Amino acid sequence: MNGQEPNQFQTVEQAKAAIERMLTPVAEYRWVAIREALNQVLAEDILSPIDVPAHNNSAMDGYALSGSAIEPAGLTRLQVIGTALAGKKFVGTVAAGQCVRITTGAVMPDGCDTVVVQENVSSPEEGYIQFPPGAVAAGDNRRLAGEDLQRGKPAISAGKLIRPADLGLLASLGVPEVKVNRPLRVAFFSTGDELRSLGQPLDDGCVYDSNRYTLFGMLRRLEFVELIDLGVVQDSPEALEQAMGLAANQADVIITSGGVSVGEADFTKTVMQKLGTVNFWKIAMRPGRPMAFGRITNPDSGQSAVLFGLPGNPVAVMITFYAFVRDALHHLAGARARPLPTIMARVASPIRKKPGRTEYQRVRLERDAHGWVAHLTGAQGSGVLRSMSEADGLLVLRHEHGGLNVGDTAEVWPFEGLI
Ligand SMILES: Nc1nc2c(c(=O)[nH]1)N[C@H]1C(S)=C(S)[C@@H](COP(=O)(O)OP(=O)(O)OC[C@H]3O[C@@H](n4cnc5c(N)ncnc54)[C@H](O)[C@@H]3O)O[C@H]1N2
Ligand code: MOO
Repeated sequence: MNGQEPNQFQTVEQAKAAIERMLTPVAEYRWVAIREALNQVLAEDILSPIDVPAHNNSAMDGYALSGSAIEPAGLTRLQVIGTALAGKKFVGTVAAGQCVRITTGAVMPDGCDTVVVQENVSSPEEGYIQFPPGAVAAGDNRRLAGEDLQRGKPAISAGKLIRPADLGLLASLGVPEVKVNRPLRVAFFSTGDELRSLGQPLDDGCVYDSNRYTLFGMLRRLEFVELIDLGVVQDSPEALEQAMGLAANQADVIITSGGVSVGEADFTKTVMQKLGTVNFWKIAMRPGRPMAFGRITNPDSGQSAVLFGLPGNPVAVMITFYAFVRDALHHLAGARARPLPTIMARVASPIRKKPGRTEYQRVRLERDAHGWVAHLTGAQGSGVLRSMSEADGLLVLRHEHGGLNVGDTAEVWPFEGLI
């Protein structure tokens, strides 16, 4: 697919670019009530059906007046001729020397362009107010019709992942339903004869299947994804072909873990190769070196799905997910790119590394007076989940860089906010 020789390593960036070239976003939509659109991908631009605000209105509680009535050098004294409440307009016109009591959000009365806040006025006699120079300037405390959004102009553009502020904005426009891309269907399963499911006895030489649980957790945080959990698939050509075929029929994306390295005992690679166009990459990264990527087709139905064959080691699964799969799922779901949030942190201990591959270290984060400090969480082997569980994020040691000394800074992907 990318002209790579079997034993040649490619960089993380090259692998990302090769994946991106193979992805076509879903093009099916559904209408949903706006609350159901939360964390879904907006399918088309929302044009504002109204001006927001719809009217000139007051930003404060106080008195509406004409800016021309303000005395620059002495007291301004005005007669209060009525009240304007939010939702109840003042009917009439305000002449020179007059003002109207007004509350926040009320429509500005005709003839008024300024609101003096009530804290800045005094009332020398019933029915009158006065305020000194400097209490207000012409045009103060007034919100203009359409200053937020104008009718017919784009309010939210297609591809946006709908967040709480978007729900509020849609509601403020009076929009009850929106068109969103249909959820992206992701099937996932674990492969390996040594894997046991929860509830089964742990036979000699076996391990519990944990990858399906970390994958479930990471996928669930992407709420535009619909999950299809196909369980643990034993390492036989028949079982694997059946699982891959079923997954290709049901899903847009298949994520497997295990069996993508050079081990002799497993059939995963053979079956992947048989059912599709799949490349087996060696990526210049640690953890996460071997990875398969391509497209699998069910030979009977002709249905196909994008395949990520992640390495079996539990930490490698998580790292390859965040390095490659997360962005690809956004792209396939039709969402605009949402790069991982990153922070810069100083390392608390030296880290050895040679240039020529990207490395990811598990770190706990602390703050001091100068910013974030990253502490390694212990053994960094790619099977060690405890140090991943104890970590607050992943420190990224860039491909071209060497090691770090105490106090050197590097990028960290914090787990909070990895959505
Ligand atoms: N000669 C070589 N050996 C290995 C290489 C290599 O390049 N040459 N790469 C190493 C790296 S790096 C990794 S990562 C692993 C990945 O290999 P596989 O994808 O084939 O994974 P498996 O061999 O099936 O499993 C590796 C390891 O992870 C455990 N595992 C697998 N699935 C699960 C699961 N669902 N839950 C929990 N643990 C799981 C499995 O038991 C193994 O211990 O290959 C290296 N070897
Ligand atoms: O992909 Mo591996 O996790 O570097 O051992």
